[in-house]
Amino acid sequence: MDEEFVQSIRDDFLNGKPVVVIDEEREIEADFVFPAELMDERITEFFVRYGKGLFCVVGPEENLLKRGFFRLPSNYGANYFVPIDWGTGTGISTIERATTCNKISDETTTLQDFKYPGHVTLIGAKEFTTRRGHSESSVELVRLLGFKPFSCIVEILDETGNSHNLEYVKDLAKHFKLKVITINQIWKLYVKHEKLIEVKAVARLPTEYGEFEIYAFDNKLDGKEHVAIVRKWPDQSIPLVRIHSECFTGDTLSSLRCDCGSQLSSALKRIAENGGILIYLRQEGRGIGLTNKIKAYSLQDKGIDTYEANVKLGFKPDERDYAAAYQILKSLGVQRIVLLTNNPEKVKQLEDFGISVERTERLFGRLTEHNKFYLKTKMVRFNHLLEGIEGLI
Ligand SMILES: Nc1nc2c(ncn2[C@@H]2O[C@H](COP(=O)(O)OP(=O)(O)OP(=O)(O)O)[C@@H](O)[C@H]2O)c(=O)[nH]1
Ligand SMILES: [Mg+2]
Ligand SMILES: [Mg+2]
Ligand SMILES: [Zn+2]
Repeated sequence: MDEEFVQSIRDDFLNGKPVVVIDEEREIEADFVFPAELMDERITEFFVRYGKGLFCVVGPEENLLKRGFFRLPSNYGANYFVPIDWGTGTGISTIERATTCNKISDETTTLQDFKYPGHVTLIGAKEFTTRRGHSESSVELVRLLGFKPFSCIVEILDETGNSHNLEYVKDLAKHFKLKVITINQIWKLYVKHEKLIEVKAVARLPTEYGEFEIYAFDNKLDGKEHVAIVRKWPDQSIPLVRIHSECFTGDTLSSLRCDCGSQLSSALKRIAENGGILIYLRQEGRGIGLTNKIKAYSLQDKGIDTYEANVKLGFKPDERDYAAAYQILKSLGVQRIVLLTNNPEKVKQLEDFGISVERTERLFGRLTEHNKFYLKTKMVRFNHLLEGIEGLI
């Protein structure tokens, strides 16, 4: 997403305008969001009048716990803390609620400086990598924009009180000229700007293809054991990069149902010759895992294609993302690459994170009687650039 748009949200905050944050995946709801440190009487009144949901202030849970704020008992995992008030009034007026939000973002305050239970709902945001709700995304958004990591949020309800009416939300945003951003977009910004993967161990790896180094990582992004296999490339040149998703059946068992195994070996060969990086991502079966891939194979044995098989099992045709690959490239200090792939989606996602893919080189796997229909499906339904494979069409 473009940085100019993101900065314009910062300007809006400074000019007293909230942003609308849409959750398209978990709750299908939208909230107004505003930095707690800038909250005032007027914006609080706007939140209550046009948002109409639950008015909350959110901060990182670790920070709140450290300052003495405590969680309410919960039987479903919600992270509500004791509601609070600042000052000596009743706490409910918009000026009082705004001040309570300002004071929460002042980290010198502790629970004892507030009255409780009060009129402002306090929520602890989890790590964004473990939960992607309005609480976490709003805290990260204001933090990424240079504000203290405390946000005010309220759900937006329509005229009938329905919280899931995103058409209404979009019209409302247009009416008040408010920017709209999705949690997914904030997540991508977060991945782009944070350092979530770091090199943890490096060792020599002689292989049949040649000498490499293998890198293991400390991974706060998704906790998976991705690896990179690196062959030093000439100074000043752009490294050849292969981003390969795990395929246990193809890579390890030499299955002929797909082209993965032969792609892996020709990628290693080309990288051994030219220098470059192979990133091995642990997202088996286009992100659905091995057992589900076998279920998908079973459906494909009955005649449906690999795209429909995923859908039939309740998944997207392709569940993968390349956030980890981006973070690994960043940890290796690589920003410009030549990518070995036939898959335009890989290029698009890496470019969105700011990697410049100078060019791609095709990487054709071996065509067999067993993978012909599979490869045709990839070409037709996933737009893979497989036109050059002899015998496929
Ligand atoms: N769900 C599902 N996954 C499959 C199937 N066949 C292969 N895969 C997975 O598809 C992925 C292929 O990964 P890659 O080779 O890196 O990516 P690609 O989309 O083929 O793109 P390029 O090879 O870069 O052109 C692996 O995770 C395989 O396990 C299948 O029939 N169903
Ligand atoms: Mg909500
Ligand atoms: Mg492939
Ligand atoms: Zn495969």
